This record gives sequence, C-alpha cells and structure tokens, in this order.
Amino acid sequence: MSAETTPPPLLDIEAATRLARALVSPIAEAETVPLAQASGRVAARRISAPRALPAADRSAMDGFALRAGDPGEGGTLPVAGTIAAGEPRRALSEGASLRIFTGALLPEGADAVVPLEDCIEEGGRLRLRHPAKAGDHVRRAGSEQPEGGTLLRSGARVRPQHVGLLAANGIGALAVVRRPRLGILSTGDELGRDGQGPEGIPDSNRPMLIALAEAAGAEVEDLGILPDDRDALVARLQALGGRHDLLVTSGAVSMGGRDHLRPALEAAGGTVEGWRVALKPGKPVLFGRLGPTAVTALPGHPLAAFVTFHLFVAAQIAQMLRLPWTPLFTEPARSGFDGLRKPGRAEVVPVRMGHGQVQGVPILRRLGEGGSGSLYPLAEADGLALVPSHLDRIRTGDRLHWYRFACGRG
Ligand SMILES: Nc1nc2c(c(=O)[nH]1)N[C@H]1C(S)=C(S)[C@@H](COP(=O)(O)OP(=O)(O)OC[C@H]3O[C@@H](n4cnc5c(N)ncnc54)[C@H](O)[C@@H]3O)O[C@H]1N2
Ligand code: MOO
Repeated sequence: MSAETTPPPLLDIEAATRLARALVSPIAEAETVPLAQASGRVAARRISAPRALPAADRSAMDGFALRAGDPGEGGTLPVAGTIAAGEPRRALSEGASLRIFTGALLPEGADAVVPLEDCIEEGGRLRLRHPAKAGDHVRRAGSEQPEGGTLLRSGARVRPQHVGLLAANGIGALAVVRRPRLGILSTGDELGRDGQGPEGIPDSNRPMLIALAEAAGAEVEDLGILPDDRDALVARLQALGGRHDLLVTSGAVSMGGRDHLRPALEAAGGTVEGWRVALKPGKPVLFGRLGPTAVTALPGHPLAAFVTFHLFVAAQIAQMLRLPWTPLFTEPARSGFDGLRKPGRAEVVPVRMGHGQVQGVPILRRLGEGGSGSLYPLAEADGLALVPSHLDRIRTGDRLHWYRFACGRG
C-alpha cells in the first residue's frame, strides 16, 4: 500500500482539540471600541469603578421626603414643594416635607422617604399612616457600588449587562482584545452552480461557517470557492500571505484523488500537524500551518463541517480570544433512542429534547439517520449529543452528555 492509501491512525477528540488549540496563540493586541460596539468582545483590561454609586442620597420611591420622627403640628407636616429626578438638591425646612419622585436627590435635612401609599395628603398637609424611620426608602450614597470595585474583569466577555453597568459609570469606550482574523473558503467544482443542472449544489458550508465564526467572536474574510484543482489551490494558499490567524477550509480533505487540500497545503510550504479524528461525522478533519497562519481543514459534508467547527474551530477562536475552553459535551442527558453501531469513532448526533426527564435530566430524541451530508436534522435540533466511541450499542435510557445550543454561545 502506498503512503497515500495508508491513512494515519485516528486521533481522539481530546488529542485533536489539544492540537487545534496549540496551533493558535492568545492574541496580545488590544483595540479601543465605543461601548455601543463592545458587547460580545473580550475585555483587554480590568475596569474598576471610578466612583462609588449612587453619588449622593436619592429617593427610592415616589412619596414625601421628611425627617423621621418629626412630630409636625398636630401630627401633620406641611408639603413645602416638589423635587423631581434631575433637579438640583433642595433643603428641607424643619417640620416640613417635600413631595419627591423616585431617583430625586434627597433634600438636605431629610433622612427618610415615605411612599405615597403610606400617607394621606389633605389641604397641603401630610399625615403618615405609620411613623417613618431614618433611612427608609433612601438609596444611600455609596451603598450600591464601592469606588474601585470591579465592573468588568480582564478577559471577560462583555455582556449587555456590562454595557449597562459601564454606561452607568460614564464609561463610553473600552479596550478589547483584537478579534481573531479568519479566512474561510470552500472547495469543490460542484459548488455555487445550483440551477445549472443536477450536478451543481449551493455552497452551504461557507455562509454557515462565516456565521458560526462571527458569532464566536472572529472577524472573517470570505475567500470564496476554489475549484478542485491542486495548482489553483496552491496558488491561492500562497497568495494569502499570512494575513489570517486561522484559515478554515471545507472539502477536499478525504482520501480521494480529488482531495487536494493536504498535498496543496504542503506544496504551498505549509505543514500537516494532524489528520483524521475518531469522530462521526467529521473524520477527515486536518490541522496544519501555513507560515504564521494555523489551518483547519474541515470535511465537505455540511453536518461534518458544522460538528467539527464546534469541536475544534470554536476552541481555537476561544484560545485566540484568551477565553477559557470547556469541553463541549458536559450536560448530562438520557438517550431516547436505540441502535447498534460500529465502535471506534465517537458519534455526534443532532438531538431534540422530548417532554420527559429522568432524575431531572432530559431525554433526547435523535434527529436524522446519521448521515453527514444533510443539515436538515439541525432545523429542529436543540443541541448535539455525544455517543462514546467504544459503544457497540446505544439503548433508550443510557446516560449521555450533550451540548445544548445557546442563543449566541459565549
Ligand atoms: N475512500 C474514502 N472516502 C471517504 C472517506 C474515507 O475515509 N475514505 N471519508 C468520508 C468521510 S467520513 C467524509 S466526511 C467525506 C469528506 O470528504 P471531503 O472533506 O474530501 O469532502 P468533499 O469530498 O469535498 O465533499 C463531500 C461532500 O460534501 C459536499 N460539499 C463539499 N463542500 C460543500 C459546501 N461548501 N457546501 C455544501 N456541500 C459541500 C460535496 O458536494 C460532497 O457531496 O469523505 C468521505 N469519503
Ligand atoms: O466523518 Mo464523515 O463526516 O462521517 O461523513
């Protein structure tokens, strides 16, 4: 058997993930972005609270500001005016009250707010239903956030709540880790020729991989479709000139005579660092380098490209963004399906949660027949389940681990 027809032994998922991550480096450069564009980015530095908040005592209720224990005249206090949020601080004369709105500055001399519903206002005077205590319904200066407290950790992904918190602190721009630069291309003479005879199909991997990469926090250059032509592939790879942190390709990576990716990468001056994983779908995935660029070549079958993106490319993007990476399949579940299988490759299965649970964990229904060419099972899938490599049979009720799709993971 020639070297071409004797493939290397399969890597297991863990070893392949370690290799994928080792081929990319955490990005050291930071850039400053307006707060409005910071959601989803990774903070390059810790942001501490520039001051304590609230900056001054404020009312927490619509009601009346007064001095607790002020006996008033005959048990009533005159209402000496109104103070609303955004107005300058007022002073309260002894024995009086001021109508106050939520968020308004507590008047000097007042120490409590009595909510509207706990008062009776009559003829410009106020009677309390219950006596007030000092501090009632007052948001004390400094009580909600200490000066110097952490608003955002270095290395944290900025979430919408951080955007609100930073805005509340008057922070309008933020240093974030530069996005990883990805180039994404598809290979195949059949692609993009749909409508021109049955031999053509649309390119579905490229738009899907671009969407996945952008959702994971990368900046993507769309490198289009390349023909099944080794020389064209070599020329294109050489022309990339190392401008990407990671090149992601799909197709042409299996065993056939038209699977030019591996020889083309080597002919272009690159190296193959690992090829083929004990995974179904996704076996022919390849990891390599091309100068300063890491190369991850995904299988052409669309479901295999989707699965290998989640396992390996997402881990590489997280590594470049300096984010921690946890294995994908961590949530416990029970199988809601049965079947004999050939051991030797871990199997990733699109699944949907049924209505039932066993001891609080969901029972997962399998979608699709296990082919790697169709994305159709993903239309209704809640996530992906992992069937361990050594099993020769999976039974209803067996323990599994799965990855539940999030709306915008990370
Ligand atoms: N003799 C062997 N043949 C195959 C093996 C093997 O071990 N020995 N492995 C099989 C496995 S597993 C997979 S997965 C596929 C993957 O092969 P490639 O990565 O070389 O992919 P292609 O042959 O280029 O394409 C496979 C299939 O997917 C369609 N495709 C490709 N790109 C796209 C795209 N961008 N959008 C939509 N569809 C795409 C393509 O038309 C093919 O139908 O190899 C097996 N063969
Ligand atoms: O690994 Mo391939 O993706 O099984 O079909």
